[in-house]
Amino acid sequence: MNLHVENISVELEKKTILRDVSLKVRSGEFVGLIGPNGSGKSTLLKSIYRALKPRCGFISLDGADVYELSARQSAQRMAVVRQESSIEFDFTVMEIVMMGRSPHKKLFQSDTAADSRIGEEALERVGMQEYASRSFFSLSGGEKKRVLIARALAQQAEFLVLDEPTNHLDVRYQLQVMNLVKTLGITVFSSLHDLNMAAMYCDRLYVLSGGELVASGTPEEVLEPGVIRDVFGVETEVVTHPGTGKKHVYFFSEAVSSQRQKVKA
Ligand SMILES: Nc1ncnc2c1ncn2[C@@H]1O[C@H](COP(=O)(O)OP(=O)(O)OP(=O)(O)O)[C@@H](O)[C@H]1O
Repeated sequence: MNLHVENISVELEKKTILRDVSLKVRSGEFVGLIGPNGSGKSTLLKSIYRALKPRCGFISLDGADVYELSARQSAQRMAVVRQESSIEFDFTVMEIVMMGRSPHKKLFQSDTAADSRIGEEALERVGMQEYASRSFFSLSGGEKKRVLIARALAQQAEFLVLDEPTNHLDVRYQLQVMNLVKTLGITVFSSLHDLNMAAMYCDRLYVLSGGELVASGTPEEVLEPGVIRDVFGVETEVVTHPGTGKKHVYFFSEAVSSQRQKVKA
């Protein structure tokens, strides 16, 4: 599934939130979206998953305008894990996961044995099978996140949109979720705060700053101290890990940063 975003701009309450944003995610790629708080990452993702219509521009999945698709057609193509869960009523974990099957069924059609198997497998893939009958509201933030990822997996869409998927997760589950997403073999577009996770797992990155795309490329091309300084306003040292060949970003406390700058001067 190929995503094309062409020249979209978004205005909210008379303020420009996204300005002339264009990007591509090619079939099978895992592409990350990074940028500071308030730079417009969630707004861009919302425009893609049709929660917020841009003022102008065009967004397509395999050539089809996402705003021309029915809700069902859209859900068959695209699964979304939002930053905040939108679950308002208490369901069991398995009920939540099985909601992912609804785009594949007719109205009021009950779950088949195959649907249940897909739901169980999705729960297993995020390590939550023991929680199937637990109330969703009783879960911790990280457990909820894993269940919502399982629901997206049960949806079996070919394009996955993730808004900070590792938010709330401890380091083991951050790695588990990123490994899982990487091995799905589907097209993924994900906002990420952790630059080292982005370096480890993403094929390409887009960088948003103040509502505009300011850099793009492989993590090796994008994760440079100059780019990170300009966009995030922090000093870093970026090294290539000798074993993996991946970039690793080291951050410094303000005191160490100013000491380093004095030494350079
Ligand atoms: N409904 C709204 N009305 C007005 N401004 C909004 C609205 N929704 C978001 N914004 C503003 O748009 C800007 C971009 O917000 P957005 O949530 O897209 O940023 P983000 O990059 O995802 O941030 P974070 O990393 O903090 O999640 C922010 O300044 C935010 O205050």
